[in-house]
Amino acid sequence: MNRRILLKFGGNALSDKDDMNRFAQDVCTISNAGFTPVIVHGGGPEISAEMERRGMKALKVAGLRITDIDALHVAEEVLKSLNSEIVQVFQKAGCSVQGMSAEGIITASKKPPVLSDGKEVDLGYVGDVASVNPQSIDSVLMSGNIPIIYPICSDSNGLKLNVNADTVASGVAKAAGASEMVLVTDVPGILNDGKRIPSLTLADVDNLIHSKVITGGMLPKVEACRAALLNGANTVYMLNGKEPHSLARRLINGEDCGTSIMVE
Ligand SMILES: Nc1ncnc2c1ncn2[C@@H]1O[C@H](COP(=O)(O)OP(=O)(O)O)[C@@H](O)[C@H]1O
Ligand SMILES: CC(=O)N[C@@H](CCC(=O)OP(=O)(O)O)C(=O)O
Repeated sequence: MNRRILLKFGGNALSDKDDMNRFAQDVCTISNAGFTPVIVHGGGPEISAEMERRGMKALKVAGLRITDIDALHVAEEVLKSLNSEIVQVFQKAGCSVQGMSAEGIITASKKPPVLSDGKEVDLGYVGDVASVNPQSIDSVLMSGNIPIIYPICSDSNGLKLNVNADTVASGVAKAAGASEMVLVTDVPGILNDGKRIPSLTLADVDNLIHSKVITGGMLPKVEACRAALLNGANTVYMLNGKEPHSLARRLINGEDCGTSIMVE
């Protein structure tokens, strides 16, 4: 077995050091079991905290940050520094890893304005995935390292753009040819009335968006799941990074935790 798997974790999921260490151990475990992980991380809460520390307003619309040029600089600085810290955690856990940005893997394009309460909002320096290039991921994997990627991208003119880490995860999953994608977050899965939904189809996801059960930060997540599934992944999972060893329990033991999403 040599299954490429895209693992993405958000800033909230692993803010606790013990959660982060356990996740790194799980990544080693699944690598030894024959998975080939590719990792994308976020850092939304850390970016917001740093913006507020500098007296800037941290605003999100439909789970996406309104990013002016100053916010873009803060996002890049914070994500780069988090990336170095995360690389060290994985090295201590015994994984061979290489930190990098998503530039060179994803070419982004400026995201068109989004609708919020019936009004069009321009998000500024925010991008969507326009195209992907597998070469740099392949070469990191061939050298025996696990890529650990932060979600700053650039467009075809080299202009940097802030892309939501879930969106980057789906683009990197496509570039890597991943057969599965796991989004690790801080809730037990997709919830309805506080109850975990064990599995969903894309049609179910549409209904939950329509009925406003899925909102905020969960919106870019489910859209990333849709993109990954339509670009070749068989299954995507949403797991809680705060449940110890949820990754290994789900992937190795086949335990029923989190939410799995399939095309139908
Ligand atoms: N139906 C839902 N089920 C679970 N979480 C939801 C749902 N709708 C909105 N959310 C929100 O989405 C959040 C996860 O998104 P986000 O905070 O951006 O996570 P991350 O930092 O891991 O990317 C949850 O903490 C929750 O507040
Ligand atoms: C455009 C946009 O929303 N970019 C995100 C990038 C980081 C991210 O997505 O982090 P999480 O996975 O922790 O949410 C941001 O600025 O917060």
